[in-house]
Amino acid sequence: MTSPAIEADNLVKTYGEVRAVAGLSFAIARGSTTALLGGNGAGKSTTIGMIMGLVLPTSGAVRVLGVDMVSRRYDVLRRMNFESPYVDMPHRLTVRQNLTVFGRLYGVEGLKARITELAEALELTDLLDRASGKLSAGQKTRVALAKALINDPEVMLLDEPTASLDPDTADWVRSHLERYRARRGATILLASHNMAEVERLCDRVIILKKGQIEGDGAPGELIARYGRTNLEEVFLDVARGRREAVS
Ligand SMILES: Nc1ncnc2c1ncn2[C@@H]1O[C@H](COP(=O)(O)OP(=O)(O)OP(=O)(O)O)[C@@H](O)[C@H]1O
Repeated sequence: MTSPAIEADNLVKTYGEVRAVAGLSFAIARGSTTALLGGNGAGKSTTIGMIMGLVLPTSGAVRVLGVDMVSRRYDVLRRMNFESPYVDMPHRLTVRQNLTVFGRLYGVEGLKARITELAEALELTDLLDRASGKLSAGQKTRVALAKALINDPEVMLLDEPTASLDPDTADWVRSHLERYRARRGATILLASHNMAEVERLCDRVIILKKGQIEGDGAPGELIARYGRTNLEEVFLDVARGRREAVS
């Protein structure tokens, strides 16, 4: 039997007095797109950090493609990747140099051709020889996406994948992600504050509050459960402590 793409088993992370993640358990199916929602400080980034093996859990376990991220992460890191607008690339390096560095870190074969192909797909060709630090916020987001795709990952963790993008570019990036997921059979877990994006891209939504799961289901199921018409209203219900509608 194949293991889920991502499994969290009673995952806890405390920072001093703060329980950033307070006992999360979930399994994410391969080939699915799942959103991690929650207000500021709900524990989304900490959870993603633990799934990436960047943040050490206080207790509990997390596995990616069946591999334990605390003890064996180097066995699986090449099969996954991460994107966040909050992680900057070295400013003075050109886009091409940055993608080359990351491609080598991931041991990508045929790297030159891969960069050319990705630049074409993400309309970055004209930016390849520009300094990364001099790009606009939206251009940086597209470069970050190219970096996240450089190793053709089976599991992608995306923190606000369309932050700073204009509506047209954001829409185009979502289509790109959808096509990539379908073609590669990849699994995507994304943190987002954009509810329309989540409704469009995700087949499952996990809502976090104070480091715990407050809601879990398909967007349509959650909307029905809370007696609402869209996910934004569900989000507000959860944030403001209103309960599911009684059926
Ligand atoms: N390195 C750290 N040291 C101390 N506390 C931290 C650290 N990282 C996160 N926290 C705390 O853990 C809690 C969860 O933070 P986290 O960044 O995971 O939330 P988030 O859901 O990603 O929020 P946002 O939507 O604002 O990005 C917060 O109370 C935060 O202050």
